[in-house]
Amino acid sequence: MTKHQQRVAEVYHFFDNKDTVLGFRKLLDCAMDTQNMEIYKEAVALTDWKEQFPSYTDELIEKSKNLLQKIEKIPVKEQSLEKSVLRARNILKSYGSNRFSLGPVSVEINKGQVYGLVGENGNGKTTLLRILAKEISFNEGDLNYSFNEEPKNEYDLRTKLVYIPQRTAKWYGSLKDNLKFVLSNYGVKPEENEIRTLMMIARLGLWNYKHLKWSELSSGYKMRFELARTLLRKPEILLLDEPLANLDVLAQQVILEDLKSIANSVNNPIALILSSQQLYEVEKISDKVIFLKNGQYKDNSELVNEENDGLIIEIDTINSREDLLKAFEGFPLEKLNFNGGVYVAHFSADTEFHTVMSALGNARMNVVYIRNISSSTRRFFVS
Ligand SMILES: Nc1ncnc2c1ncn2[C@@H]1O[C@H](COP(=O)(O)OP(=O)(O)OP(=O)(O)O)[C@@H](O)[C@H]1O
Repeated sequence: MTKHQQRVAEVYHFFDNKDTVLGFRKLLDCAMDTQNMEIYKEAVALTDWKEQFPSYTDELIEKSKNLLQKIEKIPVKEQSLEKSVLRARNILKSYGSNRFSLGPVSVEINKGQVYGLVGENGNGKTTLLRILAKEISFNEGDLNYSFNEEPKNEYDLRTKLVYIPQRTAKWYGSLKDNLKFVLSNYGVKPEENEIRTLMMIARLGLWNYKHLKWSELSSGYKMRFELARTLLRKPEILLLDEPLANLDVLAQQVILEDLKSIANSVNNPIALILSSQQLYEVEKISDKVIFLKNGQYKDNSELVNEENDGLIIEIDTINSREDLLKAFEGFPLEKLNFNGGVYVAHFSADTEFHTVMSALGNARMNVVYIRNISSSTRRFFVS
């Protein structure tokens, strides 16, 4: 099975389970991979129909499966994901003596991969992203890119290597016109421009917002617009600074799923690095999580390998520390910290998570949530 066929099979699966929300977005991903304008037209028409009749689930599933049958017949050229597209080695950056310094940082990423960049405020996330985006200089180290083709000039480089800052500039006119403008700059003919733009609008969930102006969009939709504008240019490396800022939890999860799926495109995969304060959300979709503290680099691959490093559990409970200590009597509890409104309990390596949960249950503890963070970057924040 090719990757395209696998992605199509996954979409059938979503529709078979009546999961039309995610299914439809993934259907559009598969449609985009075809780069076939007839398919684009059908996908755009189906999006329009879906928005007009949002409650017609069975019809939507049927129509979507019909379109999928056409999509799966179209061969999609698969791009190799073997080679890294960005390699940074031992990067050091200092903003002047006695001021903040970053590094040494080494990062290597392939297309199709998603890296999360986490850390508290002021620890160097933006600095690192801007270095990787060639927006600011660095003092020591090497930074190399392997694009499909060597960029011909600065404009070409900025097409392949895109950095989206946290605050983006205001634009004028309608959302759709702004997107069409991007493609006209690349010489795309009017009819194709219209259909490619509408397809991107559909994919990024902007269908009902396409005629709105900048001032009429919420910050979440402004971010979606920025993504649409960038993706139309088919970047190879995408660096996003806090794309989840100002989004509610549900919107965060949706955009992360979308980003993961878009980065995984068959014929236009993207290497994606995004910074965020939303550790758990980012961790779920990231191939690697990079943690910066005072400019120093750590990543979660170190944690996965540290098997005998003990069990670390985060517990949110309205019970007291004494209640917890009582529940864990007889357990090899090494320390119990209260950190950021939750308890963090460290047990010796041979402790199993389920026994800790049983102990809390047996003691009738009022647990709001419990999480095993032994191999989460969260550990770096609490230690
Ligand atoms: N142009 C600059 N000149 C001097 N110092 C700077 C400059 N830009 C950033 N810094 C300093 O570098 C440090 C790291 O900043 P950076 O913006 O990279 O952190 P961050 O992790 O992205 O923070 P946040 O989460 O708050 O956006 C801070 O101490 C900041 O004051």
